[in-house]
Amino acid sequence: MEAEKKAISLLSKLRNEMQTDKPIIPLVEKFADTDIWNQYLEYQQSLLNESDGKPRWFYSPWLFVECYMYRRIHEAVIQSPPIDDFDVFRESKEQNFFESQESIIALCTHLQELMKTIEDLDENQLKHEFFKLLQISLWGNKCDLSLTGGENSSQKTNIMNYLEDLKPFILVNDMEHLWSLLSNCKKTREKESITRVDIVLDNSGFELITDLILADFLLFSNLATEIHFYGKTIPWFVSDTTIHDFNWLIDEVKHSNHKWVSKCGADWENYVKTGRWVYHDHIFWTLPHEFCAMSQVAPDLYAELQKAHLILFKGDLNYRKLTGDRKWEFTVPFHQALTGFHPAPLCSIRTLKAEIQVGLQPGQGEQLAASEPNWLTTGKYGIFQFDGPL
Ligand SMILES: O=P(O)(O)OC[C@H]1O[C@](O)(CO)[C@@H](O)[C@@H]1O
Ligand SMILES: [Mn+2]
Repeated sequence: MEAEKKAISLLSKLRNEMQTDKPIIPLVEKFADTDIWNQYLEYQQSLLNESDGKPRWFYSPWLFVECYMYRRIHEAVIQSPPIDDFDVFRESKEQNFFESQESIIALCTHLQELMKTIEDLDENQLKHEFFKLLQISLWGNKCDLSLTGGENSSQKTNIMNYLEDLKPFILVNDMEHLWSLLSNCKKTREKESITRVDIVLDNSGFELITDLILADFLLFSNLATEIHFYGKTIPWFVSDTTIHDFNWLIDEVKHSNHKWVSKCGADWENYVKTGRWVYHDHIFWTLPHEFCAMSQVAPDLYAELQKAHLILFKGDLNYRKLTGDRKWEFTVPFHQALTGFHPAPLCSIRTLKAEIQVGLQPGQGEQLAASEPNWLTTGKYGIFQFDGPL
């Protein structure tokens, strides 16, 4: 109880600082990323003129302040042993998973049926199935909890029935590039060599299920031979996946009462055990830096990503970090907005929840804005945006 009281008092202090637009203060406890955070705060300070004073909640860049808020929430917890490994968002992540059961059953059943017939599919049918699972993973990104402030955003209906209806809402659709890349790898691959797809995960719960379904398909269709996942080391943006969520979800799926769901869980556990699925942790993903800084700030992570044949970046926050969360014109090419971040061919799979979008056709953004003022932030629209040699 003493620890809870301490955490709550630290959280109240944080809330007060936010509400009254206090200066952003350095982190105090010594943790693996503390120095990098405090250096970044100094860097933000250096961007201001003398007369501007200190970086503050209402005036500093949103990407920085939002990341900082989640890091401070975590600080309140780690300063309060013995509850210092408590995940304040755990309950809502688990609830999102349990409330999506019907959809999960439909997806796992679909996957298992597909697995049985995969040998009989021709190229075109295989491509069609790949596109379906990509779209499921895209719309799975609608289900994050930060957009709803932690309120229910589970997937209750069977998403597979809506893919055609949702197609007009895909504003940039580079799925064909993904297919060419992976089907080429498959065709030209030597016997013992590998095709590695890396997935930078976003939300746990239903979205993670859609990502694992896609990852499973990539393996049994031979479009890839190895999948590497990247999650967060601390609770982040409410619903983001940590190693605990990843293992918890696979275990839950494995222990489901439903035959095909539990089969998926058993397969997934096996992939992890045999190293065909690899999970990576890195503090970089919970720093405020944009990805073009990765090669400087986290060269080891950059080098790891360079080993991939394709990297899929899930979700809105990853898109903001890919593009530096800048006020780019809508028509600026994605390649340019990445400002030098090209570890390997990559694709953002994201529903739009923040006011940034690049790589649109001339007039496309303006047209959307005229008919729907909130088009950038509701999660209604989505993209598959690819960057890499064609
Ligand atoms: O889980 P996702 O897709 O990264 O979405 C998180 C997004 O939600 C917000 O926290 C609120 O809209 C954005 O700041 C952030 O980009
Ligand atoms: Mn998220």
